[in-house]
Amino acid sequence: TRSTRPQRLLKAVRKRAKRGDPQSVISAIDHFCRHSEWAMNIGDEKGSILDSVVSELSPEKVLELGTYCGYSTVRIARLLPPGARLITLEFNADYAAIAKQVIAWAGLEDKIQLVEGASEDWIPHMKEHFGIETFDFVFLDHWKDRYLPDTKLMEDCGLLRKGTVLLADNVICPGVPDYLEYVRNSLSYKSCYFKSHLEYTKAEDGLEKSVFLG
Ligand SMILES: O=C(CSCCNC(=O)c1cc(-c2ccc(F)cc2)cc(O)c1O)c1ccc(O)c(O)c1
Ligand SMILES: [Mg+2]
Repeated sequence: TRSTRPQRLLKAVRKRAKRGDPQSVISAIDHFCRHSEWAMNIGDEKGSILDSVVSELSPEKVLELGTYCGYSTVRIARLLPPGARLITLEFNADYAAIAKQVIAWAGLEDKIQLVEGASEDWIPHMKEHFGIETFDFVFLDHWKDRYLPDTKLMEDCGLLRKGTVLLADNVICPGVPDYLEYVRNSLSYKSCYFKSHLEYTKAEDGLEKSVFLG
């Protein structure tokens, strides 16, 4: 049967990227998405904004909601200090299987814990399963109608602390209006918008960075 787009993306990584070289994995995926097939990775333009937020923060404990093929997982993990840990949740088993191999090709498996399942099922169990008290950085890139409920769930589970940074992808396209309204109007967040473009296109999109004030 015909291969899937994530499978063709992984093939491109194996063909063009050097094992153990995260930057070459990132470049291989961007090349594939620009010259072969569009895919919903954050991409190089928004990816550079993600890089600057992560580099400035140097977080120890990171949560990513929505792994897809592991592009942003690799982008974040390659910038983490030694001993830092990234937990990434992916609902779709096929995406998770590809992401696991992309992460391995980049040689970053020691920093990353890839968990398969629904975010709302795992968030309440972060403390007992992973020994996590609170997260320093959360990257939201999963189902757009889950950003707000999962943020409220993380608050209720005490997973956010004063200064935790949430960075949300796709706040314009596909858009997350309820989440934006919440973080921009809540007294518990200091929020700002980074205008950019939808990955590999000229359409507007952007990232919303929101600092939890406790
Ligand atoms: O994909 C999922 C849910 S997670 C992916 C969320 N991400 C997006 O949807 C997402 C979408 C776009 C985008 C797509 C089309 C456009 F025309 C414009 C923008 C861009 C992004 O950067 C994104 O992150 C899932 C589907 C089925 C399952 O059966 C399952 O199990 C899981
Ligand atoms: Mg996205």
